[in-house]
Amino acid sequence: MSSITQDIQEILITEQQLKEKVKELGRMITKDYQGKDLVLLGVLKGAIMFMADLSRAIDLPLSIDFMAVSSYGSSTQSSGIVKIIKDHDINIEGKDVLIVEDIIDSGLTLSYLRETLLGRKPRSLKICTILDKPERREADVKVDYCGFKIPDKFVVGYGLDFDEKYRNLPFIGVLKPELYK
Ligand SMILES: O=P(O)(O)OC[C@H]1O[C@H](OP(=O)(O)OP(=O)(O)O)[C@H](O)[C@@H]1O
Ligand code: HPA
Ligand SMILES: [Mg+2]
Repeated sequence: MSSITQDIQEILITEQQLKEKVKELGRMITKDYQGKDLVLLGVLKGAIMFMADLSRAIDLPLSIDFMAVSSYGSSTQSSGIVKIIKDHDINIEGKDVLIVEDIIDSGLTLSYLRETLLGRKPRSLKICTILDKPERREADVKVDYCGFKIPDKFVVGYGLDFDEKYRNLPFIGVLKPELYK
């Protein structure tokens, strides 16, 4: 029998660590957004797992929406060109928008998104990511809520893919290099 776990060289963050961190972030957001009009805006597709867990860890009335952008395609390097594939449906003017991301790597995706969304006049705009790879930053982005800072390794799992695969791993792992080199 084959298993996708066989393709993983190293587990960086376990399922249990993810669960605990998401609870902690949920508690912080619940406290910070009392009385606000919160819209969680997930960035497809990577943020799906985090969005599903984080939204349930927030004890507030909130709305959920998604955008789809792409800058990586089937590569492990960002192309630097961010394309909106699907826009959000909810009118965010006057709303307290929290962008939900799986990872900030070069920062190019988020700096582009931030500028675009600010033009739509939300009351506030903040960023929540489960992973941050600060060593690789090319564009400056202020991260308001961060789960884990990770080293400069290409990671998969918990929504993150390599060539559209491995999103369904319940942990964050590093692929065996022979699979993408
Ligand atoms: O900080 P950056 O270097 O811009 O990288 C981060 C972005 O890249 C990935 O998305 P991708 O384009 O692979 O789409 P996906 O979420 O559908 O996998 C990831 O989900 C982030 O959105
Ligand atoms: O390390 C990563 N893994 C998967 N997708 C990504 N997009 C940016 N960085 C990464
Ligand atoms: Mg991707």
